[in-house]
Amino acid sequence: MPQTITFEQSRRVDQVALEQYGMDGLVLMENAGSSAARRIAQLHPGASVLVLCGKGNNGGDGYVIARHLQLLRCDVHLLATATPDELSGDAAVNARIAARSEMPITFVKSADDPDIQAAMDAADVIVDCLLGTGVSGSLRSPFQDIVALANAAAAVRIAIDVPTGWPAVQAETSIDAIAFVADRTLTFVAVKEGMNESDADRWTGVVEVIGIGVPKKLLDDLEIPTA
Ligand SMILES: NC(=O)C1=CN([C@@H]2O[C@H](COP(=O)(O)OP(=O)(O)OC[C@H]3O[C@@H](n4cnc5c(N)ncnc54)[C@H](O)[C@@H]3O)[C@@H](O)[C@H]2O)[C@@H](O)CC1
Ligand SMILES: [K+]
Repeated sequence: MPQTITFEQSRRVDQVALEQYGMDGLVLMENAGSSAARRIAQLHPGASVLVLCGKGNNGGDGYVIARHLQLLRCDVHLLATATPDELSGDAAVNARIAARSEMPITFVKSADDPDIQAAMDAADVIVDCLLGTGVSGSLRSPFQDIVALANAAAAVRIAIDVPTGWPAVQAETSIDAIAFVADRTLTFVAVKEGMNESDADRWTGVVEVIGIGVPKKLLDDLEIPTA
């Protein structure tokens, strides 16, 4: 397993790309999401894919992934914890594009909405873009319920950047602690700290790194391990 980076280092990469290199956050999100979608379509050509989207930039990645998966001839459905008007920044831009493209989107009003279970049952692949490096602590409602339903589904599970609810669950002793149990994690820039610990693959599954197109000099200067 290669060297790892902390969540803080990961956020620093984005910050330096934006502030010092003048890159646009939308470009980083597009690079991240389009590359992840290509990998998902390569692994599961023509699959029915359910993309779970949260409120932050990890959710934003999900809207990009969904748009590219449609172009790559997958059958895509979105399950979102917030409407585009409740989002901000790059995530809001991509959520609006998805809505204007008339992609099928189920907005979660309550965790026991039967549409959630139906969407999970119809999926060959569930892609987790609920929470990424912005997570803090154990999952709050409705995330625990959505994650529990996803974990019980027959579909293949793919986490984007980090499995939602991890790494808090790894240190958690409470029996209520829960995290997305992925068959595969497509993580951005570099493997995240903790993913190389012996029991982490219970949640991450196979870990693959996806580049987001930031300059090599930036990665070298921040001492970010590259493959
Ligand atoms: N320009 C960028 O910053 C880029 C970010 N990227 C993506 O952005 C992600 C980070 O995005 P954000 O910083 O917006 O954070 P997240 O998308 O991980 O989540 C932030 C949201 O989660 C909520 N939250 C935090 N802990 C919670 C908990 N325990 N239970 C329920 N809700 C909780 C917060 O209130 C906030 O609304 C990365 O993981 C990556 O996927 C990529 O798009 C690449 C570019
Ligand atoms: K995630």
